[in-house]
Amino acid sequence: MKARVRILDVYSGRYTVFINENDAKNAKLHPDDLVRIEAGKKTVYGSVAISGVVGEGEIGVSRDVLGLHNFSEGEIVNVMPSGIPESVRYIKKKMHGEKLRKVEIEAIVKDIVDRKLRDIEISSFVTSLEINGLDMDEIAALTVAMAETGDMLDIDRKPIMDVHSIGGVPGNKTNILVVPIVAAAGLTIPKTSSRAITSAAGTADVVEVFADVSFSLDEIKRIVEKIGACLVWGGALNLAPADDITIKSERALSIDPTGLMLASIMSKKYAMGSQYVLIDIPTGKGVKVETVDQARALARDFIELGKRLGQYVEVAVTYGGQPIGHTVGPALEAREALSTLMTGKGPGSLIEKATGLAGILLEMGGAAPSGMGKKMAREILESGKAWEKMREIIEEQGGNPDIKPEEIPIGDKTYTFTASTSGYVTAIDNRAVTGIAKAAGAPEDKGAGIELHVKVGEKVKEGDPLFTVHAESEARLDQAIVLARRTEPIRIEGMVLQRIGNI
Ligand SMILES: O=P(O)(O)OC[C@H]1O[C@H](OP(=O)(O)O)[C@H](O)[C@@H]1O
Ligand SMILES: O=c1cc[nH]c(=O)[nH]1
Repeated sequence: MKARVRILDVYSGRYTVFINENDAKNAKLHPDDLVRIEAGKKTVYGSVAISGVVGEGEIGVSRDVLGLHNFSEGEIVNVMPSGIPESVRYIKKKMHGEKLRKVEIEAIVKDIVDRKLRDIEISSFVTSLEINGLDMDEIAALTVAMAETGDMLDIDRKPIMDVHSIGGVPGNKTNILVVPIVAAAGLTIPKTSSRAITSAAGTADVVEVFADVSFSLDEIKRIVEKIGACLVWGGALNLAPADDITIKSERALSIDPTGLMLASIMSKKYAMGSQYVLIDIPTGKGVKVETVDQARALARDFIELGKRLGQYVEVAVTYGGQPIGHTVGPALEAREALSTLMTGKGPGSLIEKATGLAGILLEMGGAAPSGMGKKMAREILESGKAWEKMREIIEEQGGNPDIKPEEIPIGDKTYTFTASTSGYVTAIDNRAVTGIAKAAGAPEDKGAGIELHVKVGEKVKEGDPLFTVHAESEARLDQAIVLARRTEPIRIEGMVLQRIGNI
């Protein structure tokens, strides 16, 4: 049917178009039907909502759909029901545990990017991957399809280094230090990050506290060719566009299927044109990879996938048994990362991990002799060169390079938990810490999160502060307190573990 476009001020995170009830009856359109909208040469897909908000002969276009194509008010378009995409059949093949052919994977990725597949089908696909997985052939096909359905970047500043964590460990602000250290040594590192997937703050969520993270590829090319680095959000770019869409489903289910994680990460590194890639696999209790053996197997997959993409990949298996540093949550982590860069001093775990990863990258990129990378990274951090580079990054990304970390606003609704007995901290439960930070409002509420006053191995006396929850609203704080009481994220044990009575 022909319809006149009306732009509606609706933003729903879904690609909704509004059709008048009578038109819908005549065109046999029903709620949530997929429709093709043809505007000249451009075809866009949307889901139907039936509403009297538009008159007959009109189609209401939401802001989301406007993001796909710049319709103009009053434009005449052709609207027709779109059949069930062929790729749904391939999703069901994966649901039944069958191997997908390259062309089938390409069809799924293309339909995700063209928004022909809706949340329900995408979540089914992600769930099928969680249950049935992908082999290396499928992962390679998925990676290339994800990269090639988006733009690719060609940066004239070689060699191009990159670093990416599979995530999972709370407080993992590490790469916010790694990037300026590596760039301060003269190497190029165009870092893109996703927003939180399973954690309370993805690196993009943290950086957004003190700089813009949404840029076009041309802007990134300009920034990186000028200062050798960036710290941006991959989702804002048309880089592997299927990635941010599938990440939304992963986040809703708080899962990160291995095959999709491999493709998600390597498609972005491939699209950035990164030649030397370091992958961080936090390993331990309560993170995505629990044992070193599993980490080594995953590492081999990353290295193999890199080979198929022409990228040199190394992997660092890192300690993930407890949160990194003392803070979890966007603003709290931003404070800790920036003050560590500014002073060269900070939590041992954060400095150890950041200089360790940066050291490997310096050796991979030929800026440090073999075995000397970590020492060089530490010198770059302690000399203030890393902070100088970070100030350049902040300036180029529209932030205030004279920022004072302690001035970054954090949630002022707080509650501090104290030790109920004396003894030693024997464990900090990663999942509980993430759950409490998210209950407090992170990552959407930038100031929400957790400040840890102790780490594993430290001695505490009864009444000592263990951790403080920060929230931006009393309601959220209460939710977080209830959850903290129930999950007791910090385990204190005296030397007397249990008394078995004479019963
Ligand atoms: O921890 P969760 O949320 O599961 O994983 C997502 C996080 O891991 C990666 O970190 P980095 O950008 O390499 O620092 C992603 O970019 C994202 O920030
Ligand atoms: O960027 C990332 C990080 C972890 N897992 C993913 O799927 N993508």
